[in-house]
Amino acid sequence: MKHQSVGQFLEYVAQRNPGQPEFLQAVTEVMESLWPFIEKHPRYADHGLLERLVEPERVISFRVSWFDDHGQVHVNRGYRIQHSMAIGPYKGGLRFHPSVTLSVLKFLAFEQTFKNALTTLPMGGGKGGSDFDPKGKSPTEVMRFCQAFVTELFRHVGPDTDVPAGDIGVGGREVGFMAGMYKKLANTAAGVFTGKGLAFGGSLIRPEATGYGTVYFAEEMLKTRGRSFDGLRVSVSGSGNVAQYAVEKAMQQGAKVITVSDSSGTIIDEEGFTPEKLAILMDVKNHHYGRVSDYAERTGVRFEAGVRPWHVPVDVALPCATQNELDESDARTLIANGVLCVAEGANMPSTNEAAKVFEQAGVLYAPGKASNAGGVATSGLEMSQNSARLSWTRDEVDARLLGIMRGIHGACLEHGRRDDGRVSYIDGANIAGFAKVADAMLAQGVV
Ligand SMILES: NC(=O)C1=CN([C@@H]2O[C@H](COP(=O)(O)OP(=O)(O)OC[C@H]3O[C@@H](n4cnc5c(N)ncnc54)[C@H](OP(=O)(O)O)[C@@H]3O)[C@@H](O)[C@H]2O)C=CC1
Ligand SMILES: N=C(CCC(=O)O)C(=O)O
Repeated sequence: MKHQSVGQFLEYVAQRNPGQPEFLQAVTEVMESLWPFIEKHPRYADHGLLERLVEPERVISFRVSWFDDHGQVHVNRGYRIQHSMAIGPYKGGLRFHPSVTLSVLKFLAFEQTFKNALTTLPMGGGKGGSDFDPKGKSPTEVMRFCQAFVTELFRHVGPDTDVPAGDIGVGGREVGFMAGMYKKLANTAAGVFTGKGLAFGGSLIRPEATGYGTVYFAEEMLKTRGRSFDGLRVSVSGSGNVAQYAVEKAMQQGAKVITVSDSSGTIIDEEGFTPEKLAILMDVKNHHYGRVSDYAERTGVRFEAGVRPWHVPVDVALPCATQNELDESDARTLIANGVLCVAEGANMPSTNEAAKVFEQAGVLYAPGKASNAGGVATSGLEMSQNSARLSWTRDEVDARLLGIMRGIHGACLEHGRRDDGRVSYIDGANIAGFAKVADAMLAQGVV
């Protein structure tokens, strides 16, 4: 092997990617987990495979200029990271958030490559977005930004090239604006975005899919200990697309969901969410673009400003907000309070240190590439429906989603079981995802 240790390899990656902490964090988590497997199967280090895997196939950066409602010009930076096409067209979300940087999008695209492989659907890995902040913008300003963004992006994407979707700050509204502009520029009705509206090629269950899938995966984990969600206390972070449907599905499975959050703080409801309360949260967030503090005012539940949910004693924690929202101290607090299971709905919400602490304590811990794959999997099902020019029923899509999540869980058990009988979902997900991508890369030559 070119690099005799994982430390040497990570030093090589750090030297080539200065000032990219999130990307290096994601690569470190994967490569530390994979290294023993690669030492047992050294062909996976042949032909520069590892060096190629940590280098995106293409990084596109572009200027986005747009007018606000007062005639002022704004300039944002847009990106699309086309990480790997080894097993299919680039596939991954678009994130609109002021915290977006090249490093954040490279980490997301790197993770997406393995996540998409785990779904068993033919999708490569990619990610994009902009430092544009949709918060506080009018609908017309969001539309003008989306249109300006696509006037550059359109030349780089297509149904068999690169298929974007939503992520933080990009929901059905934004996907619709971008899909409309793409059609005009490319003069095709091809469904090049997923997460589209049902009236123009969207799939039932896609809005719910990430949150539902995270709960489906956690249910499979709990079953390995003879447990289920029924009667368990659950904390959820975030209050956007993933969080809302994680709450809905956890409630349907009999759980008492105690918290949701946003960047201003956390609501804590010891009585637990009900369908009626969730409808109010969705109205506040999705129709009025409000804060969880607004939800607290409408319902009278407790709001704690400036804190995350992890101090609340629960049996299951579902981080569904953003990267690095759960650190080692949070993990130790959750463990001290008796947490059984942590399933990530967000991308890389736990720091590497927190993830290690969870595993060392014997907590059922699932990394996002495994437990949050339901979103992109259902995007893949949307692509299948578009290609077949068919629309499946809600139950058909939900059943396929459940099957895919159970399949990912099975792959984690197969590849993550250790000599002492414990399962490392980190190792299982990384090995299962990596092996598929690496086998495809080795077969397709040094490109
Ligand atoms: N949408 C999808 O299909 C999928 C999304 N994911 C991941 O799930 C996570 C949530 O995405 P999604 O629900 O789609 O996005 P949304 O924009 O719908 O919601 C994001 C939520 O996270 C909160 N949040 C974002 N940034 C921060 C921050 N820096 N600190 C605290 N809270 C923050 C937001 O609060 P606020 O409004 O205050 O910013 C909001 O409540 C992300 O990690 C995303 O990458 C993973 C798989 C699929
Ligand atoms: N944002 C997503 C969903 C990507 C997709 O549906 O193509 C993710 O998997 O992180």
